[in-house]
Amino acid sequence: MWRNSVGFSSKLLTSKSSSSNLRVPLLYHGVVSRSTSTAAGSGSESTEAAAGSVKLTEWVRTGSPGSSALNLSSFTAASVLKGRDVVDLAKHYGRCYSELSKARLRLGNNLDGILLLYLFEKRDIHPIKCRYNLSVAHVSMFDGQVYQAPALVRYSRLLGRLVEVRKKELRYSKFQILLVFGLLGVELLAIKLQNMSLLCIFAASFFSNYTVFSMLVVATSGTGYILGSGSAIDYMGLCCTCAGTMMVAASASTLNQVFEVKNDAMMNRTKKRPLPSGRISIPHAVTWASSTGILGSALLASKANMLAAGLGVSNLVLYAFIYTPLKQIHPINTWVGAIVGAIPPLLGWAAASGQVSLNGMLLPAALYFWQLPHFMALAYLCRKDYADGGFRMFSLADASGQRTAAVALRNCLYLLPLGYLAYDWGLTSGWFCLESTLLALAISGTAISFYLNRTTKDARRMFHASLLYLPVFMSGLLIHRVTESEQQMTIENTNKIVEISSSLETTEETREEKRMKQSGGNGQRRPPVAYASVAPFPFLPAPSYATP
Ligand SMILES: CC(C)=CCC/C(C)=C/CC/C(C)=C/COP(=O)(O)OP(=O)(O)O
Repeated sequence: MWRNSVGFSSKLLTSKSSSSNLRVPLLYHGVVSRSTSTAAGSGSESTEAAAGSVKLTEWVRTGSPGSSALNLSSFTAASVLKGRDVVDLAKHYGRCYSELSKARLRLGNNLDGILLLYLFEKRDIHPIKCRYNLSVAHVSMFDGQVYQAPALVRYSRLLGRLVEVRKKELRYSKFQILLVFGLLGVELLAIKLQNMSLLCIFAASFFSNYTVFSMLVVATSGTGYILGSGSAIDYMGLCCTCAGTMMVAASASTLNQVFEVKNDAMMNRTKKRPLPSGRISIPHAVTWASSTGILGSALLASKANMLAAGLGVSNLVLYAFIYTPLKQIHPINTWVGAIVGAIPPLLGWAAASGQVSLNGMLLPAALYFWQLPHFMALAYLCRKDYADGGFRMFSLADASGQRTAAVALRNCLYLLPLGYLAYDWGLTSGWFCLESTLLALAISGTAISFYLNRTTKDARRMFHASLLYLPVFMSGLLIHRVTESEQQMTIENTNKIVEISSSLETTEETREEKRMKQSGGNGQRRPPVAYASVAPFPFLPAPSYATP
């Protein structure tokens, strides 16, 4: 039923014969052609209808009845057929409107024009299929060029988010007041508890042992945010996401140290930490963990989105309440810990793009694979320490170190295709493919050497290589990411669309004005569906009604 019911210039006209007081709805292209073909198969009445239809088309095209006089009987027959078509068209138009509304909600504001052009260009598309097709197909425009839908979708999403950000501005100020009062309250509580400033607690508990690590966590989240942003980065959003991630990570790390205070006290590596050394009390640490956890997730929820906040909170739970106890239960803890470390970049991506998508998984995958050689090297180097602390690390059940080294090597090799995937998924240029592969080969080299020798020296070399790998990998991702040209192209195309749409609208307005002049400016101008369509879609050519 929908096929061929909408032509590109599906302008609906209701022509009203002043002499017969007969309202004849007309369709500029699509319905006429369909009516003609329908009429061809239904006898003489239909032939008359078709003839009337052709004359009417001519009338609509030229704006006047033209040289051939109108035959009113064929006009009536045509009107019966076209009446149905117009009803079909109105329904179709209404449904398109509804589908476009949904699509607009999902994709952002400036896609209206693109969706419409696509819809009209295709002519025969069912409105529900339109959204699906847009996401999988190439969108071809008037100028004959073909654009990839994902680029358009990304651009529209960006615009949508900017609009959202503007809408949120009011709520931001309320949040800022809340944040200041919240921090003040926590500060006062901390001072009352042990006459100690919150900043001291923060510095002591978080920065003393986790400086490099926490900075890496924040860096991965920030990189995820930039990658998920396209070319126009919302720097305020970036700062808030990094701050939120840092707070939630601080909370998770503090809880981890609270739960492991006794174990940490037995390990050389950790016994000087603020909690086991007694510089900070457990109530202080819990106050700190609760306040940073709540504030960090509130910051993510209000300034980024609920998805990012949800990922942050879930990760906190995974780290503090699943991974931490698992360390004393089963060697699988290192793999669970690798998931914890992979979430922050995903959080950053989700904060920027509002979703979790396949190309958003690249950095989390790198983080996951990277952590295994990193923590395997650490667990190998600190075997005695971990055993003293009562932790069940993988390396403890592997006296020769061969399986530990094999796990590390395997995961280093998994890093090899990531550069190609980044390039293939359109995240970076080919240079990154080369750089990332060289980096992965370098870390794999240290892992091979550790696998072959299994000495402390080799384990330490692999550990240092892992420390170097991540910042270099992320810098490469940022330096070689490709979005600028795509965005530029899309902006230019959108401008073209705006121009085309406005010129179409102007032409339509001129026609409308002419018709209004002819009709003396009376009568109903638009059907209800047109009212519905015009308001939210600036590019939507509303069906115009002429009442001669
Ligand atoms: C947003 C959010 C919640 C982010 C969390 C990021 C985060 C803290 C990741 C930690 C990953 C990890 C397995 C660390 C090792 O902990 P460990 O307990 O083995 O270290 P330790 O032995 O030094 O205590």
